[in-house]
Amino acid sequence: MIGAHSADQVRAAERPALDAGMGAELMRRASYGLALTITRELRARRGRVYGARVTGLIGKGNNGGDGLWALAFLARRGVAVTAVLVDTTAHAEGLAALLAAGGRAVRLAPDGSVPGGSTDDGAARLPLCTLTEARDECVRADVLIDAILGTGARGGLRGAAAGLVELLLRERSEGRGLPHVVACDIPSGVDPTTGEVTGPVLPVESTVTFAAAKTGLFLPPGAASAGRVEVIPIGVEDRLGEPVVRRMGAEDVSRLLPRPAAEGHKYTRGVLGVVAGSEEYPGAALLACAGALSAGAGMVRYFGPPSVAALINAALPEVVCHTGPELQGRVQAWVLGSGVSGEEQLDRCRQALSLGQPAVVDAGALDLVGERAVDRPELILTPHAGELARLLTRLGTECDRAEVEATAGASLREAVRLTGTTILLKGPHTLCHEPGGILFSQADGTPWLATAGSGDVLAGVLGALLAQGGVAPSSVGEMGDAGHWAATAALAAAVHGRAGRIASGEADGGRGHPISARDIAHAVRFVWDAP
Ligand SMILES: NC(=O)C1=CN([C@@H]2O[C@H](COP(=O)(O)OP(=O)(O)OC[C@H]3O[C@@H](n4cnc5c(N)ncnc54)[C@H](OP(=O)(O)O)[C@@H]3O)[C@@H](O)[C@H]2O)[C@@H](O)CC1
Ligand SMILES: Nc1ncnc2c1ncn2[C@@H]1O[C@H](COP(=O)(O)OP(=O)(O)O)[C@@H](O)[C@H]1O
Ligand SMILES: [K+]
Repeated sequence: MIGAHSADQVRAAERPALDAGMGAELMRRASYGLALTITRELRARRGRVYGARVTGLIGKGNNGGDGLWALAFLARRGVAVTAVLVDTTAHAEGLAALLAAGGRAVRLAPDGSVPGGSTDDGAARLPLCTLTEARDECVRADVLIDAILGTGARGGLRGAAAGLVELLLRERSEGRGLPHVVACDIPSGVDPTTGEVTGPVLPVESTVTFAAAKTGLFLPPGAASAGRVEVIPIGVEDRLGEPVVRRMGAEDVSRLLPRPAAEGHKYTRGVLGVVAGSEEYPGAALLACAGALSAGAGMVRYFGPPSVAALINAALPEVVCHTGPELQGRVQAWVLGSGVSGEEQLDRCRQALSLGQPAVVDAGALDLVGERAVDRPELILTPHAGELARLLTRLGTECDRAEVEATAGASLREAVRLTGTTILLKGPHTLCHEPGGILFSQADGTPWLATAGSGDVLAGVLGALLAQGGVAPSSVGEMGDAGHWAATAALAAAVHGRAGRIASGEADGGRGHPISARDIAHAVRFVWDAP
């Protein structure tokens, strides 16, 4: 389990060490960790470190200081290093260390073209460079370090730094390659706590972050720019407190997946009721049932119109179908709403919701939430960003899809607060949150999962996990205040993502190939014995 902490939590953890005069030592540990990661990268890319070229984009705060010290370490290993200062000042000791180690430093002219601007430290004596000269310096490098803004960032990149990043983004979008980019602590321009992005951000291949992963590295949209996240301990970790965002890793998934007891039978394994599909969208019902069977439900009961039941019976004879208007038979959990349209199916959803059992509330059934005040964390809503925007708007917080995508963490928290339910917000990063709990962020999948019906499979998987009891309470306890429902939702997202990677061939190290929702449903079962 990886935990992420807010910038405030990390600052508070560092405070006693800073007060004790250990600031320089913390920076030495951080920048040495960054330099080591870069030497590993250089060795992997070029076979050796000596003679490589590394450029750092350096801001005026301590983040820039880390970058300068890392460049100084690299210079001593025989790397040709260049610091491009994007501000008029820089971390004085870091700059002195870089120059003493034989590194080169230039300063971006304040307006990107004309020399000028006053400075109050060693940066004043540095040669000035234009935006295009700085860009060329970056492009020439084997590795580029982004050390412009870290946890002290307020808002996005501005001025010449923003201009330079925009130029680099243009290089990339026009197909001219950029070097491997490593972010120091956080990609500059991403809010370290919320993951929100204002202004340009250079997406990086990896982020080397200090003391703890910052929550902004796990929350979209910023998380999409962070690449692989590596945490370097700097000796303040004991004081961090509980993480506010968590991510399950492979070991957690393997440990938390429900497995049948030796003496179990189909009813003890868990029965799932599915109210999904309609004459208009019959396939959604089939995919939800297929996902559920593949995720280990002891039995699946389907409730819906005869034409859909016939389709399910033909493709999945394991499913027990009921076509009457009233629900019947005992179940432990529900999947409600995938592909549902029309009053008859909505009425079945309402009946199921009134039973007080755990339920996945998807697609069409999302419109039923808010009809009455709820305080029901056992209802797990599974909207994508567009559906969450609609739900929020209906509950009085007007917004559109783009706004939800730009403020995913905050929008999710607001929707959980307004509905009193647990919510799984779908997307490249899947966020899960329940009232009073922490937030989970899973990124186990592949863009090949973005295919019609993929969400119906996820609903079935989550329903099956709920029917099997979800994440065991003892395991939830180990996660602090994680919350049973959000943890179960995160587990489902992790299973779905891994199934996508298995189905697309990426889990075997392949480049990946197209998949359909049925392929995902089929692959779900193999997550149980994946390494
Ligand atoms: N503290 C420690 O013990 C350790 C800290 N460590 C490292 O320090 C980093 C935090 O350093 P930090 O606090 O100096 O902030 P940092 O992110 O470098 O930038 C702040 C500077 O930028 C400016 N600025 C702000 N927003 C801006 C914007 N949008 N556009 C342009 N400028 C903007 C702002 O200036 P102002 O706007 O206030 O004039 C301020 O001067 C952290 O991420 C980690 O890498 C590690 O070494 C481990 C030990
Ligand atoms: N770029 C992506 N990378 C990884 N997973 C994705 C990506 N885009 C979508 N997904 C996942 O695919 C699924 C799509 O679900 P949904 O939006 O409901 O589609 P549908 O309604 O067509 O089934 C979700 O689980 C989502 O998290
Ligand atoms: K940075």
